[in-house]
Amino acid sequence: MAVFTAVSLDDLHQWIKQYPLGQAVGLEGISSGIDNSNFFLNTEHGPHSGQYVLTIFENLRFDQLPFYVKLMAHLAERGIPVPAPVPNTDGDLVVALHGKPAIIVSRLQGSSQLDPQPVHCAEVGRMLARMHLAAQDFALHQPNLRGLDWWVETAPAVLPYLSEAEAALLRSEVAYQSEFAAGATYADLARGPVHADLFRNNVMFEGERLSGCFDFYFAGVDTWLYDVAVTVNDWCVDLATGVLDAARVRALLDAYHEVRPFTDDERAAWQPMLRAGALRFWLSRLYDLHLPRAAELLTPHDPTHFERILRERIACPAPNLP
Ligand SMILES: Nc1ncnc2c1ncn2[C@@H]1O[C@H](COP(=O)(O)OP(=O)(O)OP(=O)(O)O)[C@@H](O)[C@H]1O
Ligand SMILES: N[C@@H](CCO)C(=O)O
Repeated sequence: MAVFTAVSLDDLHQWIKQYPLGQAVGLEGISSGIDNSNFFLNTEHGPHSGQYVLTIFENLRFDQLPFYVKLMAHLAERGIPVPAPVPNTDGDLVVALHGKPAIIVSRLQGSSQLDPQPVHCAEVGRMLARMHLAAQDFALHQPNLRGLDWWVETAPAVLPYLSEAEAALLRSEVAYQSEFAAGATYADLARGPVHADLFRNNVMFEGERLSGCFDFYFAGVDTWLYDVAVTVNDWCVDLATGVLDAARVRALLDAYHEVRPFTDDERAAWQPMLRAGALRFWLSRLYDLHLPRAAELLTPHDPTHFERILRERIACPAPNLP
């Protein structure tokens, strides 16, 4: 059960008066999710037909939230289907509830598509390109906190837990990515705010139509191509082997390219970037498994899935960018 802070309708009676939503009339804990406490919240009125999600942040502090929450607001205002944060009557998007930071956002309709077909991948590619363009003029800046600096700093902490073969792969891949990131091709890549965690479980579909995406809490400024690589590594793989499915890759990349054409520098950087996207999640999963934070709440994800993907990307070139 992923509700770590208990909340009742009674608790909300006074608290919700700071919002232009009327009284809370329904509150139901959401069982998935491992970082935060989430609730479906129904209110008497409000711009989203009274249908909201209340999130209480279990690990992020107030000062860590503006980049993520304002980015969601920025994207929602530009028509990207992301949860729109609701301001209270003082204009604040993040407020305290039971002493922790909390937000109310619009509820997205639909459900996850965990067995995506090319048609779903095309929707994801199109939306990702629209999101990159819409975020270009976002005023706040925060680097990708799970980027190269974090890999270099974190790899030594997990090395003692690895087999010889795993440790050799991790060391050589961090070295490879450091060299790649120091090169001229990398420096010329387009960049801006990126989602950086656009996995299947963070996107909603109604039938074949993408109805929204959420979980912006790993967002940061990085190359757009990195975001594409992270997305392809999840949406277009065979989960058992990590092998890419060419039809899904084509669908996602072609749809992205139609909205925001890839550049020659991006074509040159594509294969290393897919490896970067695999390394990031292998390392974060290793870190969560072997060095769990005191406040870590549920079972970590399996690191070997991304080790397999990384080995596969090194051994076998992916379909090229259009
Ligand atoms: N705006 C929203 N509209 C509809 N459903 C939502 C919304 N936000 C979150 N959810 C639901 O809540 C669940 C948990 O949300 P989320 O993934 O953001 O939680 P989390 O604790 O940050 O999880 P994790 O870190 O595992 O991704 C989602 O799987 C989704 O079903
Ligand atoms: N998408 C991440 C979890 C953090 O949201 C993973 O699969 O490791």
